[in-house]
Amino acid sequence: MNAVTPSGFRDVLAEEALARETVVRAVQDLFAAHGYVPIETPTLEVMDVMRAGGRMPASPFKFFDSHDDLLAMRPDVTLQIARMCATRLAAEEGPFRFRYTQRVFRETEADNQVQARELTQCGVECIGVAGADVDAEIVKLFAEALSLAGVGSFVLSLATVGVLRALLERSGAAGPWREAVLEAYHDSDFVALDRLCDAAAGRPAAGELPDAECAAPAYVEAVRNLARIRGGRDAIDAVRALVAPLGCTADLDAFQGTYDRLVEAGLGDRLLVDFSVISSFNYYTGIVFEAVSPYLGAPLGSGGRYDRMIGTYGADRPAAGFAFGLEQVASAAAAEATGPARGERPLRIAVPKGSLAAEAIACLEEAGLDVTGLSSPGRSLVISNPGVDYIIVRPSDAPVFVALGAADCGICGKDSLLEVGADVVELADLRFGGCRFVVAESAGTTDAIEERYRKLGSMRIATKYPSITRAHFAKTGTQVEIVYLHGNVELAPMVGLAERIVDITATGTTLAENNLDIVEEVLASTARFFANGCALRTDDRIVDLARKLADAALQHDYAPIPGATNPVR
Ligand SMILES: Nc1ncnc2c1ncn2[C@@H]1O[C@H](COP(=O)(O)OP(=O)(O)OP(=O)(O)O)[C@@H](O)[C@H]1O
Ligand SMILES: O=P(O)(O)OC[C@H]1O[C@H](OP(=O)(O)OP(=O)(O)O)[C@H](O)[C@@H]1O
Repeated sequence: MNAVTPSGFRDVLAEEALARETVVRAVQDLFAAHGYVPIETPTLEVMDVMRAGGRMPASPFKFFDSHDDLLAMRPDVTLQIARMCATRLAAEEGPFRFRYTQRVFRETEADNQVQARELTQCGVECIGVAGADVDAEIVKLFAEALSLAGVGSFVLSLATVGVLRALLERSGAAGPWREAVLEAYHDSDFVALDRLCDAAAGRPAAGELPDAECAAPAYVEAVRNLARIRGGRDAIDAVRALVAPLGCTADLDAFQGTYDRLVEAGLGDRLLVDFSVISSFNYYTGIVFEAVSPYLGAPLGSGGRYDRMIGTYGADRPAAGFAFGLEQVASAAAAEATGPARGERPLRIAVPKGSLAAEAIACLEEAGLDVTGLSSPGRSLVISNPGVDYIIVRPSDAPVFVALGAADCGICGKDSLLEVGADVVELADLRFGGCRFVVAESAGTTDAIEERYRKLGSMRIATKYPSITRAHFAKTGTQVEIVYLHGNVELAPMVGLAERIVDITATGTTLAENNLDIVEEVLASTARFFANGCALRTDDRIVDLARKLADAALQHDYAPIPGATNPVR
């Protein structure tokens, strides 16, 4: 027997456990001194009850018990506290101030299962009070707790969801367009956001996009620009200038009140107003914030106001809170002791080798970076030039390097981003590397394949891109079995390994030379510049580079993707 722990679960030995105990004690004492009382919630919840509270923060472990109830191991404590307040505490007036240190459990579907699946969260929830005073109390407590936990340098990115919500509500735009905008904000996908806004403004935009119908142009431009506003107090002024003429400042006034209180409390240097931090709309209703460290590629913790969540379980009560991960905080504290912070070391850029390399390097050079040695690196995998380290990767690995913080930002095709599904911020469409994904089959075999599908109810598809393929056929409602190959996918229908393939085509030569016909288009793709979210919020060079790369890309007249009719996603 191999006596291992499940992937993502581990023992904590005495030295580390003692350090964690010290942090937890100090932080819980701090919370207690501010009037927060301890609570505990069950490890398991009924799945439907968890779901009712809104978008869950991660996919939970779930199983059926002997009563045939579908249960979830808690992926988050806030939803449980909302449920508890609406039920057990329904008759009590409040307000309540709760604190906790609890384990949460998160299943991961990614291939790269390096993330812990059991995490320890320290947090507070303040229920029954609203307003700038209590929002400031919570953010201050978050900052004090992080300092007590040994994190010397952290940035609190903050925004409020009310401004975007008001813009969308007053814009007159159709529901599907508004939903798509919220999704783009949620995914931190600036490229998708630009496309949606271009389409709504009547400008040509690639892809099949939801119709914004009668959206007022000024609101559309405000929705586009809001995501890019960041800074200190000046950023709040910039948001005000953007949304005041549109009558959408109500929530901003409260946010500004909170911000000013935090500055008075001496936190000004820690704050970054950043409206791209907005996420989880059916969860948060006012201020949202995230703590990041310039030493770590994953957020330390986050929080916000969620005034409508308790109402999904019973009577509404205003509420706000935060939680941070003990493990992330320990990693950040340890990293601070050993290395330079992100802004003080060279910017790490993941650069794709292979067919995207030449144009990626040209773009970086046009953006003003020193690319000496990058075109002919020999067997070197890292090229270091003044202020920048280029990490040479396979294109499909670039999102992994960036998502896990091994690179700050990178370049690869949209196809690789979709296939890996990594949590990165998509900043610019670089417009080169145009190609499309198609379903193809050997010429003249359509009838036989369809007949076989009618008999068997499923079809074999060979591909290098199983996630994109699965998502496509789930959408079209075709049942498929996927044969995963590493290359020369076109061989599969020729030798009877699969009936059809999903593969990239650019010039169409490979399909033609192997007597394959296109059945349908899946999506079109171009190269993207993207970043690690924490890097983006702690290193101004990335925003600057994104802008320069986007400008450089617009100077080129890249040929349209041959034959593409469908979404560049
Ligand atoms: N005709 C094409 N064939 C393959 N990729 C193309 C083509 N045109 C553009 N691309 C883009 O280039 C990327 C792949 O580059 P390349 O062929 O160098 O790597 P690969 O060896 O297929 O990928 P990996 O090594 O990551 O598996 C694709 O992800 C896509 O975005
Ligand atoms: O339409 P075309 O211009 O002919 O390009 C399409 C070919 O390019 C890609 O292969 P790649 O060279 O990346 O090799 P692979 O088959 O090993 O993936 C793709 O998988 C096709 O085979």
